Amino acid sequence: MTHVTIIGGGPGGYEAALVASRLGADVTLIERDGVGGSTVLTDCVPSKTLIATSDLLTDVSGAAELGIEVPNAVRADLAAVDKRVLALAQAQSADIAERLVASGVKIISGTATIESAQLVVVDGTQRVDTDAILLATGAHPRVSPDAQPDGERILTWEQIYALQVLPEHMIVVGSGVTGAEFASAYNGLGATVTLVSSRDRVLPGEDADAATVIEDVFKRRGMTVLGNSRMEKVERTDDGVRVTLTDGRTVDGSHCLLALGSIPNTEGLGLDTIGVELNEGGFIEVDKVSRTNVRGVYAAGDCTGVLMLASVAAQQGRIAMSHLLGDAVHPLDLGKVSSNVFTSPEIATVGLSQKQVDESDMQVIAATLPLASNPRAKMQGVHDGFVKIFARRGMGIVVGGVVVGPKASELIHVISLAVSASLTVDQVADAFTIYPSLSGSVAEAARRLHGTP
Ligand SMILES: Cc1cc2nc3c(=O)[nH]c(=O)nc-3n(C[C@H](O)[C@H](O)[C@H](O)COP(=O)(O)OP(=O)(O)OC[C@H]3O[C@@H](n4cnc5c(N)ncnc54)[C@H](O)[C@@H]3O)c2cc1C
Ligand SMILES: NC(=O)c1ccc[n+]([C@@H]2O[C@H](COP(=O)([O-])OP(=O)(O)OC[C@H]3O[C@@H](n4cnc5c(N)ncnc54)[C@H](O)[C@@H]3O)[C@@H](O)[C@H]2O)c1
Repeated sequence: MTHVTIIGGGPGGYEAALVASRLGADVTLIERDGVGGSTVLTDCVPSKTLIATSDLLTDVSGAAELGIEVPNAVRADLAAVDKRVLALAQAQSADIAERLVASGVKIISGTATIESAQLVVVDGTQRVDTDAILLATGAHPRVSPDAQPDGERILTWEQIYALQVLPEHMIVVGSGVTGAEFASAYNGLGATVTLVSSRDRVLPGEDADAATVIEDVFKRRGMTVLGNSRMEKVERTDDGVRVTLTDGRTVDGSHCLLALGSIPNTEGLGLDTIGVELNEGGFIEVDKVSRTNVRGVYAAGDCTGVLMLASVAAQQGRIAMSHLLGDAVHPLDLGKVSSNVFTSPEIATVGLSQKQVDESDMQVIAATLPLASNPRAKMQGVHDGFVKIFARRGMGIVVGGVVVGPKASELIHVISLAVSASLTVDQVADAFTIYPSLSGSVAEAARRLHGTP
């Protein structure tokens, strides 16, 4: 029986463990913080739980348009919100641990280091002999020497759930997905928010039209967005924080959240001992079946920096185990990944992006339809957002799409299915949609591409 040792219990690790044990391997999973990893304990699950409350409050703030009188006193009790967030994360971690144990996976609590491709040591003492290793160690928040988190006022996203009172003025530094999501969330919860964005627009990695909608909504809801502004340092003041920008301007607030990106957990693991190749960012180099350059050593998830999403981490982990254990393998295909930015409204994307379309010589046609013209959107008081579909010129095969709107994460699935199954715009347009529904706009966007030469 093949013995697989998995280091890291996030989705890259635990999904791999489930597949490996199903394929008959003897599986040991080593995790230092808690099963579920950062995904469940500090990143994805807690942030989306916080955002669920914020979204509800945002809906309430728009209720007057739908004829509802809302008292001014509707507000979030952050202590209760954060208590719920942390309890839900712990419960999710326990659920995953239970599934792993029921599948026969042996879980060891502790910090792993690698002695050789056949030997892993936990907390310097416990030896685990193995035939293969999967590295799924994730990443941690980047901080700066001039912006040291103190867990009280200057915070990373791992520390914010200890807050008992809604920050009066939250300064979010960094306008990538993490920064934009938290800025949106605290704005929805009722805090004054300033977003410090080093680029000329928020969400520089996302579809430019989508990012423009989000930035407009942020500003309309009272957020201050400081574009082309780089944080130099963050300091505590008597009653809060002061963020100094590189051009000398300062912003005073009650709290500062650092959302400066992530650093892979690859240091001190013993990777140099066995010669695992890292790139210049410290991420582990892998191929499309998650192999590192060292035989029998695989890697999955954020420690590879491939596409830092829970879904991609899980898929890399599953692929690694299928490859190792001789099952059918479908190499990782990033052209079909869907992802979502959980701002209000959300941005969901799948397949080819506008940037990739613009930079490639592929012949692509596109249709964009604002949601404001959709009857259901009008009924629900939805004013912002759109559906965009990309298809190959000629055959009309759908190769990508963007949805901006409430619950875009759900609406994108039909485009994702079309991309995944290489459906044509006519097939998407021909499928019945409910009248009235937001998904009607997806079909209508596809219909607009019918017969485009
Ligand atoms: C704020 C935030 C929100 C996010 N929201 C989403 C989202 O909504 N959807 C989405 O798809 N993605 C989201 N992401 C990205 C997602 O969280 C990551 O892509 C995902 O966590 C990667 O999973 P992983 O298995 O690689 O690592 P992790 O989940 O980070 O797990 C790695 C685990 O390995 C452990 N570990 C590390 N070194 C050792 C060692 N030596 N010994 C033992 N254990 C070790 C760590 O303690 C950790 O528990 C978000 C990220 C952030 C920062
Ligand atoms: N909903 C989701 O799926 C979700 C949510 C959060 C994160 N993630 C993933 O995690 C990964 C990392 O995203 P992220 O947003 O944490 O990191 P990021 O690296 O994408 O963004 C960090 C931003 O901070 C800026 N920055 C760095 N130093 C700065 C300074 N001194 N002053 C001002 N700005 C500064 C950078 O220019 C960058 O735009 C992404 O791949 C993302 O997809 C996914």
